[in-house]
Amino acid sequence: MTETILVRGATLADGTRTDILVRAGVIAELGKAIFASADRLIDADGLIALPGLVDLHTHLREPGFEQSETVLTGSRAAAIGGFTAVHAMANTSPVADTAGVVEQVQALGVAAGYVTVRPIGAVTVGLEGRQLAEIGAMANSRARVRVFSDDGKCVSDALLMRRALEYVTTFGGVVAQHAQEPRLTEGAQMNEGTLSGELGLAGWPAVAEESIIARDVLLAQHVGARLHICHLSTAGSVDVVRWAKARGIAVTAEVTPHHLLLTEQLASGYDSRYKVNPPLRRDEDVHAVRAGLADGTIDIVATDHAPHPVEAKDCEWEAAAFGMVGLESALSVVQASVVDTGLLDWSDVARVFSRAPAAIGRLDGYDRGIAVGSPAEFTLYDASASRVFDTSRLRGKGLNSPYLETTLPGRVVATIHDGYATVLDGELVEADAVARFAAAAGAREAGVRNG
Ligand SMILES: NC(=O)N[C@@H](CC(=O)O)C(=O)O
Ligand SMILES: [Zn+2]
Ligand SMILES: [Zn+2]
Repeated sequence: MTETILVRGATLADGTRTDILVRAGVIAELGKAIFASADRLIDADGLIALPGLVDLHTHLREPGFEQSETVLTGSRAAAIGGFTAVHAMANTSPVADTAGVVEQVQALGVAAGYVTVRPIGAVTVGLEGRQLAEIGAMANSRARVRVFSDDGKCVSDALLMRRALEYVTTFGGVVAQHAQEPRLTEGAQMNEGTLSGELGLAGWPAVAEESIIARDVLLAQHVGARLHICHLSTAGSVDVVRWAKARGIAVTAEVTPHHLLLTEQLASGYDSRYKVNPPLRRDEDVHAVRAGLADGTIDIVATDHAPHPVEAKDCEWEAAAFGMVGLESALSVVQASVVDTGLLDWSDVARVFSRAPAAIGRLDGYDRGIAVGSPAEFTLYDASASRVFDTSRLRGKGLNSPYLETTLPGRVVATIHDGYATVLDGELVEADAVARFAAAAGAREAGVRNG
């Protein structure tokens, strides 16, 4: 079971208008008036065709926290957001610190079929920061892990960080650091500044993030390793990364949609939907991360989709869990914060949200974007739409979105993954159909490999 899909009149990121013919999982033809018979015809008049979005930072919560999210529900949230691949963070239970767990997560992703799920391996056993995890075994497993992170926790021990950087360099991997100096952030609740004083919430100083980034770029330089910085959030962090890149240090950095749009002011109402790690920062920081993304200092946007059950958020600020969901709203928030403000164009969005994250994660098939012969991974987006974002837009289990009841631009109309549709007319394709297409695509790919 495979689909031949003919997309009529889409607009590519560079402004070119084209039809797109998808056959046997690849983009078979591009051109003005393609003549072909197809199982499915999609009218893309007025829609932008973007290469499939790739998230380098997603919390899928399975195994262990299935009340928050599962690989299937998180994959559905990803597809409706225009994603075709996600990297699943390791802070599950058990932690993804063995070949067995990463293979399990990958297999669940294949069975769900909505997106490619690439597991991230833990840097240290149990995320405890004491002993390196079996990084080599995860890298050599069927999941072929290339990104390692203790996200949620910082690898704060400099020697362990050095060893991890040395280790991943042997197979082209990368360490993705959650930059949070633990002693400087004990009990921290929100950005440290005048407002945290007024609200009586313990402050989380910018230097807690910046000092770890400064240390780690120097370690990466010393070792000659690749380093990735998770969810960078302050103007000072942008400065440090800019300094490091100017010296040729192999560092990449990500910013989340929420740090591109929201500020610490939102904490004033003590609404825990705005409680996140790292915290929302000042206006100046938002400007700096936008500028950093525009000038290439920050390489990518990553969602840090962090679903939590209602009980974990429906409580006092100080007791609430850190984190917000982001897959379903990410592209709209990027449009609002950096496209509609004139800082990025759609080609830049294709780079920061597809090509660059795929390159950092060593995910094949995304280097040429929407091109003849490339795997059919793309999304059709209506940038002229504008809608109130409410819970009906959410497809994962988490309702902890900071955008509920706000107006956001844009709408994902269709998502094509591995040559079949996962989203059509703005709605998810039914799970059974997607799973059948995924199984057929897997068999076809195995045939290609063996034949
Ligand atoms: N971002 C968050 O606030 N929370 C994340 C952890 C993390 O990304 O550090 C989570 O796992 O819930
Ligand atoms: Zn983190
Ligand atoms: Zn995270």
